[in-house]
Formats: sequence, structure tokens, C-alpha cells
Amino acid sequence: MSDTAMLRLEGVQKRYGRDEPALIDIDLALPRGQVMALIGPSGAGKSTLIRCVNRLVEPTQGEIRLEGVALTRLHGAELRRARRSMAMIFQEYALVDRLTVMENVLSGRLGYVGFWRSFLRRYPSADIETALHMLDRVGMPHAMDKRADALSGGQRQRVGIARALLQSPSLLLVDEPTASLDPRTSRQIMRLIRELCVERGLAAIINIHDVALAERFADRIVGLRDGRIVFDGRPDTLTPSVLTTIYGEEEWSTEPEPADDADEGGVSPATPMAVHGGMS
Ligand SMILES: Nc1ncnc2c1ncn2[C@@H]1O[C@H](COP(=O)(O)OP(=O)(O)OP(=O)(O)O)[C@@H](O)[C@H]1O
Repeated sequence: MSDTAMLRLEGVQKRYGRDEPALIDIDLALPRGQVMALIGPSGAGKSTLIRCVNRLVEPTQGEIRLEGVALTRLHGAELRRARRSMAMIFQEYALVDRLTVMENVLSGRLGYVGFWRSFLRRYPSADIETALHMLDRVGMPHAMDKRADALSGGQRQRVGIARALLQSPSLLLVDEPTASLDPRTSRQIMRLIRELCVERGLAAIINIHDVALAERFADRIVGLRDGRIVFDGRPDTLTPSVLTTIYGEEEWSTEPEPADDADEGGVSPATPMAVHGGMS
């Protein structure tokens, strides 16, 4: 049987110790090039799901296939090879502060170049050229020699994105990319991720708290609650009643997205209405 999904999760369950399962019966198929936002209240299992895919967290049960390869059965070198095609973008950027922007970006090639070469930081010139091109693409053309700790949060995330892309992934696993950023920078970062996915045909799973951003920049939204998928649909089908199913009776409000970003360029909103999961 042919499989059009590039990533497929079947019956995935995760239980930490003797606690209630963090993920229950997760079935999910992600087509090539699809940008999927994963939303849900704190503790719903979003980070666990993302980390099960690249096996930073071991699923307790179920199968995960990437391009037909059963990730859940891989070990050692095979698992490391499979992980190259899944790049992660983190909330806290995970840059090495004392290294330059260029060195941080090149570390995206660690899975490809040999240990000594990377230890001595002697990367192939083709990698350096690609890194320069990526820095340019993410809007950081003159930053290669800056130390990572001299950058703002938004700039650090751009470097994190460039590093992820240098890994030549087919799938991006993105964990709260905007959690530490102001609203305008958050939109710019989400727009950049979205544009890069479109340009490169990359699929992405983006764990995000901000429902308005998910609606605006994702092709598909999956809602998790208590470890189960309770919604899976297009952003324009995310109605107030669906949000109540995902978040419970917690307070959230609907209000228009502020029109203060006309100078940001790029893609237009997926829907005219922004729905904020105001879970403070
Ligand atoms: N390493 C761990 N050990 C034990 N329990 C864990 C661990 N990581 C997560 N959990 C538990 O698993 C459940 C799901 O957590 P997870 O972090 O995946 O949720 P989340 O939706 O990403 O939440 P948040 O939005 O707050 O990050 C929670 O009950 C959490 O306490």
C-alpha cells in the first residue's frame, strides 16, 4: 500500500513512570510540505509529542514512520542518520553563547561532517557558503562574526532557524518558537518559518501556545487535551466551541489582530479573525 504521508504516527502512547499517560492513542499523518500547529493547554502533551517523533522522548507504545522508515525501531548510527532529516527549533534557541553566529549555524552540519573536522571547526567550504546564504535568507547577512550572546531574542531565533535549515531536513520540529518574543517579533518569526517551509517543501510541526499565530500561519491545527487529539482541522474551522473543547471553560477571547504590521511584508492572514487563547 502506498503512503502519501511523510510522517505517520500510529497508536502512539507515552507514559512517564507510573503517571497518567502524557499521550494516548495518537494517530497522525503529516503530508509533505504541510505546516501543522499543535495547540492545547499546558500539560496537554505537545512537547512530548514533538519529542517522541525524534525520540528525544521514547514512546511507550505505537509506531512512528518517517518516509516509510520505522523510527521507533532504530538504534545507534541508524537513529542518528534518521535524525538528520528532522531539525529542531527550540523556544530558548539553544545557541552556544560563546560561539559566533557562523559557528552556531555551522553546527547544523554536525550530523554530516566527521567528529574531528567539526571539533577543529574545519567545515567544508560548501557548508560555509550555504551558511552564509542561510544567514542572508533569515535576515542576518552581517552577523556572522558576532557572538551569539550579543544578539536579541528575535535575532537568536533567526540564527536557530538558519542552523536547523543547514541540517537539510525534510521535517521541522518546532517547540514554542515565540514564547520569549514580543508579539511583533513573534509574527515575523512565524512568517519566516512558514515562508521557508513553502520555499523548501518542508513539513513542520509547531508547538505553539498562541492560537492567533497558529491560525494565521499554519495549514492545519491539531488540538491536544489530556494527551489526546480532540481537534484536527483547518484554521478556519477553529470555532469558539472547538476552542472550548481544547481548552475547557478557561477564558479566551476573540478579537481582531492589530493591524500594526503592514511594514512586515510576507503572507497575509489565514483568517480575518484572531482567536486568542487568553490563558493567563
Ligand atoms: N520528563 C518528564 N517526566 C515526567 N513527566 C513529564 C515529563 N515531561 C512531561 N511530563 C508530563 O507529561 C505531561 C505532558 O507534558 P508536556 O510538556 O508534553 O505538555 P505540553 O502540552 O508541552 O505543556 P506546556 O505547554 O506547558 O509545555 C504533563 O503532565 C507533564 O507533567
